[in-house]
Amino acid sequence: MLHPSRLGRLTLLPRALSAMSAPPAGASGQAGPCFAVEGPGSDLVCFTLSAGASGRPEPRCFVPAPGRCYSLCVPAAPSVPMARLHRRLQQRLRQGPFGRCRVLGLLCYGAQAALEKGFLIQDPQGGPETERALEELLRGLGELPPPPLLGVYEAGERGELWQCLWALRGAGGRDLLRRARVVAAEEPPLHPAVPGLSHAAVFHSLEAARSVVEQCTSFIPEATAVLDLVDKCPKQSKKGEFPVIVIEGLDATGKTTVTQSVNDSLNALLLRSPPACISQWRKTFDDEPTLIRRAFYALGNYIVASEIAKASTKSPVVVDRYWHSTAAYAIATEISGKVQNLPPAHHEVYQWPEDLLKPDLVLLLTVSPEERIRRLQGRGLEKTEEETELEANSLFPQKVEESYKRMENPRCQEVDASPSREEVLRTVLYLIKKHCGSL
Ligand SMILES: Nc1ncnc2c1ncn2[C@@H]1O[C@H](COP(=O)(O)OP(=O)(O)O)[C@@H](O)[C@H]1O
Ligand SMILES: Nc1ccn([C@H]2C[C@H](O)[C@@H](COP(=O)(O)OP(=O)(O)O)O2)c(=O)n1
Repeated sequence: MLHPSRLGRLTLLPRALSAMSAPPAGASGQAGPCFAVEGPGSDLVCFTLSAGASGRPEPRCFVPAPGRCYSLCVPAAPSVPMARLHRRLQQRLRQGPFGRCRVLGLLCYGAQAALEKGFLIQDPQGGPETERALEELLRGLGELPPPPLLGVYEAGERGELWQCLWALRGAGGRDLLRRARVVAAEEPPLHPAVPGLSHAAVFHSLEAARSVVEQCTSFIPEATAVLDLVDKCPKQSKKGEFPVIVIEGLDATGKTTVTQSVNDSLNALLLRSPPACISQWRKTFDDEPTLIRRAFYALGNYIVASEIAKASTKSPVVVDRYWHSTAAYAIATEISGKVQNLPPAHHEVYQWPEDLLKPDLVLLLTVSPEERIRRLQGRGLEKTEEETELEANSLFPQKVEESYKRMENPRCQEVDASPSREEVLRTVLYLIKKHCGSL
């Protein structure tokens, strides 16, 4: 049951909503598409469509009064053109006539339908400008298979809410594809983005990540260089006889400090992912959509694997971030809202890729959010105090850390990194000796 106070956080029109049950039946009686609005808060507001005029209340909360509301969705399939289209729409919706609108993430999901990702655009003033600008935006995208449709939400005579779905004609004009009543739906037991994670953000093989980066060579020149480096690496790198220890954790938990001192103590070789040979292209890929960005980091791990293989024949190896970072950040970015929305423990996204060299031990450094704020501020990078606090207290780091903790085979062994540098080092060395034997 959706609680009115939860809806209130998202809304520009707080409204007492009661008795919201889930009636997800479409015109044919089959489960129709469902939608989840990803507000800035931690809850999803879900709705579905009904052809009938049943008396169930609809989640009007997302339509600002006296304004209007629109939606756009594109397939979330692991396709580079679709990922770029989503990014392009996102950028355009921050500009010009959309400045006065509130743009929220929207997921369209359903038993039969493939996941779509898009936007709910709340225009607090209404008026024809926003709708015109959206039509212009869609027409300006050129030939696209399939062109995004425009959802327009409007109130009916009895105050009920309808969604009209329009297909725009290239030359002008538009065709109404569907007019359906908006009715409330329960939040699904599994966050709608979970089933697509393994295809869109968490890569479980070199080939899967490689094929994404390969599709980018025509518009990201650096992609070719990354692929060349990957292709030079031996396939299925094998670990040498020396131990391989990975240090993971959120930003400012002390990874650099620990890896350097462990390195000195063990006379080990220090590596990091992404490796130095591709880190100059990191910014380029960080500016790309998730699909491309995560594929870049995934390939970085395979390059590091070949470095680990070589180095571990000669000395112990310490690695600053590796696959667990790539997966945990990807999961936490893709799954909006609260920590409970993460894929459940033992889900396939938490499993190590079969073709990637496995470390002997993975240590996860954790500190309290307060201590992390102190360390972030002490380091004094470009963020303001307020930004730092916001970042450290948001749900995002909690989701990253929880994802790390759910990783399996190898799992992450947690280390409380709040004590002094010396004490943390002692604990880490103890765990390494315990796990990897005498070094
Ligand atoms: N155990 C510790 N106690 C206090 N400060 C620490 C400790 N470990 C690291 N720091 C400081 O916290 C900041 C972040 O550490 P760093 O090693 O750069 O983290 P990361 O590599 O995980 O981002 C640095 O200024 C570092 O000197
Ligand atoms: N092996 C890796 C390393 C980093 N990443 C991604 C995950 C996050 O989006 C960022 C974190 O990088 P950040 O700059 O905070 O890393 P450092 O703390 O500087 O090591 O990079 C990754 O996906 N895979």
